[in-house]
Amino acid sequence: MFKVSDATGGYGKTVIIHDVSLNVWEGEIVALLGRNGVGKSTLMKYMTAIIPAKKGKVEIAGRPAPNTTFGRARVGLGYVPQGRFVFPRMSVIENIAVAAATNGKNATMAVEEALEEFPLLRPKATALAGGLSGGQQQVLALARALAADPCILLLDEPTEGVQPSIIDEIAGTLLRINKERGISMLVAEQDLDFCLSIAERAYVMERGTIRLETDRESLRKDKALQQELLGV
Ligand SMILES: Nc1ncnc2c1ncn2[C@@H]1O[C@H](COP(=O)(O)OP(=O)(O)OP(=O)(O)O)[C@@H](O)[C@H]1O
Repeated sequence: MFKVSDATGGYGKTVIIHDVSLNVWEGEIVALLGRNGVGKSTLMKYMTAIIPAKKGKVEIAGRPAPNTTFGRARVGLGYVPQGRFVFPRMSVIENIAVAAATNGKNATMAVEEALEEFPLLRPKATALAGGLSGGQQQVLALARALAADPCILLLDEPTEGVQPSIIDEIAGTLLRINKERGISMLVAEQDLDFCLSIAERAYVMERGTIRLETDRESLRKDKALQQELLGV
């Protein structure tokens, strides 16, 4: 299980997230919902140790998480950041190879597995990542995270800047990876339909805290909640 307890942190002296606790069971896909600016990305940066913790703790696969971002990646925490952050001047292959090598995996094998798993990357294998479309970059960012063989994957707004036809493809891909590889996922999103199509459970954030935990069916039915907390 992936577990966060009393997460409190932010930027410099400004505290953005307060006492956030949540968990993702093995093999589960969980959504992290909330309007713009409620702190979803900040919480993910806390989980990955990109920002320091003022309070709270993170457990990965039932053990206390290492203190550094690199250490957490090494014990199976994968992260696809908002905006994707692929290396734009490197080719698709190089992006995947670097991620694999950094995590002590065989780069050649990781590249071949990724091209097998994501056929849309194959014709672009030697193209510079910066020249790919938003959707292609999102798939590359996902392939790169998977090259490190994570047990839990944090995805920050995977639908942002991606055209609708590719959004469905990304949803299908995440479900397939979850099923075939058993990788748990926490997906921060504003796109409710996307989340309802992949996640069975959701946490909804408001002003830096978890306002409620709910399941897919309750969320789908509760139009008042959708309007109040998500503005949809
Ligand atoms: N690097 C930063 N330095 C200072 N404040 C920041 C920084 N990044 C974000 N914030 C602030 O933290 C708050 C939460 O932002 P965050 O990006 O975590 O929200 P979010 O829910 O992920 O929203 P979005 O959907 O827009 O990404 C906002 O008020 C934002 O202005």
